[in-house]
Amino acid sequence: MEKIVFVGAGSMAEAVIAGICKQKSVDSSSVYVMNRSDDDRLRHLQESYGISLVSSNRNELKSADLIVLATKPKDVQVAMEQIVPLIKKETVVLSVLAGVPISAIELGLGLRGIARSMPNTSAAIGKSATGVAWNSIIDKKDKQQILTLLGSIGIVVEVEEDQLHAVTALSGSGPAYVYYLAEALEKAAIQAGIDQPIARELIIQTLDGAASMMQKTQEEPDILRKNVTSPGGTTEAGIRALSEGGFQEAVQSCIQGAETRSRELGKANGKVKSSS
Ligand SMILES: NC(=O)C1=CN([C@@H]2O[C@H](COP(=O)(O)OP(=O)(O)OC[C@H]3O[C@@H](n4cnc5c(N)ncnc54)[C@H](O)[C@@H]3O)[C@@H](O)[C@H]2O)C=CC1
Ligand SMILES: O=C(O)[C@@H]1CCC=N1
Repeated sequence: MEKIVFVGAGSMAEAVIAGICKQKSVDSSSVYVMNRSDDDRLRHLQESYGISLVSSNRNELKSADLIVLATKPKDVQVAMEQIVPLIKKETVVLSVLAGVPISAIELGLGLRGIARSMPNTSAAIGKSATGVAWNSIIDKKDKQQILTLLGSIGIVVEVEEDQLHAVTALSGSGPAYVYYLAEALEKAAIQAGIDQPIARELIIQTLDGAASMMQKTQEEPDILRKNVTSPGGTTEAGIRALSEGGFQEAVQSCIQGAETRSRELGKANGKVKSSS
């Protein structure tokens, strides 16, 4: 895919742009970006990643091979109305929007190859966990190119479209849960008397080490947990406190709440307004 145009220049667009440019999976000179407003933001992306800006006549859209939809779900209808008159029928669309169904993009941009994905912000360092689903007419070659593109920003798994709500709840939002845990650990560590910079260093290494242990040993997490938990020891006391505080239930509600919200976003932003 020669020319890629990002519609929306927010956090997620930047994470994907940073990832694909740093991994050199595309030539940054063939990446273009447009936004609703905020020229400073566009200039920041241009200067940081060597990409180009869509010009005011939006001519770049006419020759785009791939359009990445990266607005908020609530803004996508307007964005699609603005770009649809300009794009050619061969242009493939990659959405990163939470909730918004492929059918809404087909209605908004016409029947064409469409991939609906859910990356996360770790794309910026090539560590996204991305889920992707396809519409029925997407070409094998386009699918492969999108898999390669998404693969360059982390791991990518193909799922049924309906499962993307759960993927969004788990790995799309997931980095935020980990940061929330890190915030809580840091506060508690400071309260326990550890200096903040030291607490930060220990937390980062602990999270990284635990994730790497899961990846490298392929051991079940409950076994790894039990390996840490000496009978009558400190971990047992800590886990008991988490359990009594409703940890499992809170995590379950977290995923359920996020998944429900993804479905709501789909319903709220899944229809194209009639032009009459
Ligand atoms: N932030 C995250 O961690 C993730 C976000 N997503 C999805 O990515 C999408 C973007 O999220 P963020 O980057 O966080 O939001 P954001 O608010 O940072 O960025 C959205 C951008 O779209 C632009 N925009 C709005 N209307 C437009 C239009 N008509 N034409 C061109 N640009 C327009 C806005 O100016 C804004 O810069 C959302 O749909 C979200 O569900 C997906 C995975 C993770
Ligand atoms: O919070 C959100 O709606 C977006 C989708 C996944 C992560 N951020």
